[in-house]
Amino acid sequence: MSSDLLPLIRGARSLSLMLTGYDHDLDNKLSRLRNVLKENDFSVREFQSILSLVENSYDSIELMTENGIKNYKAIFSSILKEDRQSLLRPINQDKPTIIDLMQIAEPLAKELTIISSLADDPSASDQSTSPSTNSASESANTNASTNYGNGEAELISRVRTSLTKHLKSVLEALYSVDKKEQTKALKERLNKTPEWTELNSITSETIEIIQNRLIEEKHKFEGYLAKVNQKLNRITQIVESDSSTLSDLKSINQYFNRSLNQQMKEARQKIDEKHTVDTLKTELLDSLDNIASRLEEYQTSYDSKITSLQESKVQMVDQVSQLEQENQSLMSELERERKISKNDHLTQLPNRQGFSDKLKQELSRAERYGHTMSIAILDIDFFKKINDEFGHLVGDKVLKVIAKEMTKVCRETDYLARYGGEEFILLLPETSLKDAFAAVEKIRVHIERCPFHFQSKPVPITISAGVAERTSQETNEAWLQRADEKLYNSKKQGRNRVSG
Ligand SMILES: Nc1nc2c(ncn2[C@@H]2O[C@H](COP(=O)(O)OP(=O)(O)OP(=O)(O)O)[C@@H](O)[C@H]2O)c(=O)[nH]1
Repeated sequence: MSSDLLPLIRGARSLSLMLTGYDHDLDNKLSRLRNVLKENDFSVREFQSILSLVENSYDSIELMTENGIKNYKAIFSSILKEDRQSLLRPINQDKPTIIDLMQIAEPLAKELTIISSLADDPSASDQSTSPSTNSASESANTNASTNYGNGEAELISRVRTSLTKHLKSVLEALYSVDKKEQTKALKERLNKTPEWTELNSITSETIEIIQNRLIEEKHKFEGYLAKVNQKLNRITQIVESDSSTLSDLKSINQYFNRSLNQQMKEARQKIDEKHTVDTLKTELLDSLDNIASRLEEYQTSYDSKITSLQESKVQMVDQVSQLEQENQSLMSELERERKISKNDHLTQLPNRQGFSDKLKQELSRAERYGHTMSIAILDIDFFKKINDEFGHLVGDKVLKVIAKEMTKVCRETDYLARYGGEEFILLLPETSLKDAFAAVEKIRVHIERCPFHFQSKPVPITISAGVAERTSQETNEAWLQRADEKLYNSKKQGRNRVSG
């Protein structure tokens, strides 16, 4: 291979450099391509075979790019879950910048194909397009023809012309998008008929700008998706805060659904009509704002409904409170009734039922703390005689007075009840037989000393009593039985006495 091909090799290297940095695999193949170009015994066939590998790699990058776009599409459609095609159409039609930039490299790859076909078949160069309007290309052409053979010189000229032309269009496209001084400077450098080294450097810098631009665009798109996501999250939050299904809210929901559908329809129409990604983004964000506003309206009417429900709730609470009060007074009345039912109406002492309840309480307490307790049954002596002699009304009066007097001398903790007829029962918690005996004896003495009179005549009234301390083995009945037996003893022994 002639050393005259050196500029061609350098050109091919520059082109390979332009494609560097997209993909690791492609970079490896391009590196192999450059190595082949470095070899002294440059083999066109080997060059072609690696070139086709490079092309395959590039094709697969394109496929990956398409897949990347597909992913964005998938994200969109999964976020909005609506009419996939109408959302995807603008991306397909409007060629977002990211695709534009990826496609800019495409013509450069085609140049490599042209180079390879020319190198393989010089006659083909006659059929290839050869724009020679560019002064830089013409100059390079003239320059090359002084050192190389006609075919080769023309090939080099074509490559340089073509490379310059595409670099120019690339830089124009870039400058229209980024308006950066760096891009402008590159454009100016390209207009100054650059040598291969300079052309190579312009190419590398251009590639760098494209790569940065791709990263920038990717970030912008990610930021945009994050914004969409934020708005959708806001919508989700509003919706999630209203999960009630109260029937009164049904109409509000229906209105909201209609309104939301309308907004989504309008959003889709906007997407269909628009032609650039930037306007699409703005319109879509506006639509999401509208949807969020609708949600807020919904929230407001929902809130007012909730407020009125809360007011009703307050009224209901008032009513319930009134009912509770009524219920409370009914309960107190019932309690009073219950107490009455446990009280003896004549003496106002607890009756047998009242005593029974009290006994249960005191028993459980005594068992829990291991206390002893005693019981006494007290009976008015010869009460029948009083009734017979003075009448039942006097007998009743005597019962009342005795109850009152006995209560006076009972301890606070003792529990006196009317057991029936002229019989009383006294429960003495935490009291041994001895102490109970003494307490009952005190009552007996007190009653004996009470000055009962009838028609100004003194009427002596005494009581007899039987006392029993509870033992842990016996039943209540047996215990009471024992106290009753002791009372019987007192009566038998002459009355007005206490037995224990
Ligand atoms: N006034 C009046 N008498 C009652 C009442 N309950 C019972 N009695 C009377 O109390 C009397 C009890 O008489 P008895 O059981 O024979 O006993 P006692 O006459 O007290 O004789 P001892 O108990 O043996 O001393 C009966 O006449 C009953 O009618 C009551 O609530 N009021």
